[in-house]
Amino acid sequence: MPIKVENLSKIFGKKTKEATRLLDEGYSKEDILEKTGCTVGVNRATFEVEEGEVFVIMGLSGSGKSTLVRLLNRLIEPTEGSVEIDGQNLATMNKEDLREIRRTKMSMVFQRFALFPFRSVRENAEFGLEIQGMEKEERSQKAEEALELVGLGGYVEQLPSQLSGGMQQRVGLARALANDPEVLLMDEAFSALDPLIRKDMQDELLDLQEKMQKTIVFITHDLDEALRIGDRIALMKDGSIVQIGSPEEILTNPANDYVEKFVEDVDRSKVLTAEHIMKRPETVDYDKHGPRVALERMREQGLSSIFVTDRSRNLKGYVTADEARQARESGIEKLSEIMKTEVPTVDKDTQIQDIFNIIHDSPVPVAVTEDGKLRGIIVRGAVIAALADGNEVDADDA
Ligand SMILES: Nc1ncnc2c1ncn2[C@@H]1O[C@H](COP(=O)(O)OP(=O)(O)OP(=O)(O)O)[C@@H](O)[C@H]1O
Repeated sequence: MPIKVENLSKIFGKKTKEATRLLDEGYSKEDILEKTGCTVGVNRATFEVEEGEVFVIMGLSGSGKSTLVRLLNRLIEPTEGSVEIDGQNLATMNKEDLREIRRTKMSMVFQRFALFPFRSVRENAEFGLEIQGMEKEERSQKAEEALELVGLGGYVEQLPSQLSGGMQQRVGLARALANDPEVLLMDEAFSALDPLIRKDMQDELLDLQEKMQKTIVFITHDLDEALRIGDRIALMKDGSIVQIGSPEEILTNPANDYVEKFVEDVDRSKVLTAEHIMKRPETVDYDKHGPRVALERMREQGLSSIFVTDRSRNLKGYVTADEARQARESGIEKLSEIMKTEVPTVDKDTQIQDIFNIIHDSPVPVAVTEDGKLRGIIVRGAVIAALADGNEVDADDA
């Protein structure tokens, strides 16, 4: 279910008209508070979240994330603007329809889940279905399915106090999933967890999402978390969205100084992947070409080695210029006789740090393959440049 947000604003306080006017005139959030007593919660947010997307809203404390996410399910009334869920405008919906949509189409997961201490894990996961008035048997079954999904299948009879913090948070997630909502709103859902468990939960959410393909809006103040799980990220400052983009766009192409400062300390080696620094490979054909063609191509391109593929671009190996030259001199005509088949290979999602470790003692560039087919090559200079400053480098210049 896609979400479409247009010009959405929330100004807290009484003199919202005056505050809006000052906002339009370019006054800052602080000035507006001083002059009108109003707080700018969200300022004219416009974006769309696609079905199946993980859309992260990120920003420092007070930047407006929670207000924005509560505007999405109208727990907060907007001062201006519109939210459309699956083409339906939330603002014009009556209370009953709104309640219905919150119950069945959108679920919210919070940082600290209010689990009922004297109810079992299953009963806790059933809660949303219970208030919908679903029969006991049906809701138990749905709750158990959701608990199974989050890896708590064996704990349904336990009490929350018998679970770790991470497991309790999974119960919260299961409660949201039991509703089988199309939209999941997750407000700092993993922020209370310690770092290792948090990372597990992030991985798990991504795994789940691969199967579920929900529309997820995920709020976090943690940049690493945003970069890890977001398909796209909206970065907020003082109520305004300052940039929306994929993690790579935010890192490599910050919209302004604020974003640049924000992402300054990110460990890019963990975010940028093979896909970002690979270039188009020069190859020779295993079945068609011999050492002569290989040597010519290497000379033309100034290469000291070249990859060999078959007609379907399956990677077979590589030959070096020295060996191709020797082969020519000794009359060898087949690449198979001189080709080396041990090729350093990564896939497109391999992190740069890992590529660095491989390329470090490799005599040839690293091959990037997908299902055995050669998609690109990575040269050492590109890895070093990316590690050095994170800017997307043209591998040719590196
Ligand atoms: N009910 C309210 N009344 C008045 N001001 C509010 C209200 N709720 C939020 N605000 C103000 O709106 C701004 C945005 O707050 P919000 O809670 O959305 O930020 P946030 O990014 O979620 O912060 P945090 O990460 O600390 O939760 C803040 O300046 C906050 O003080």
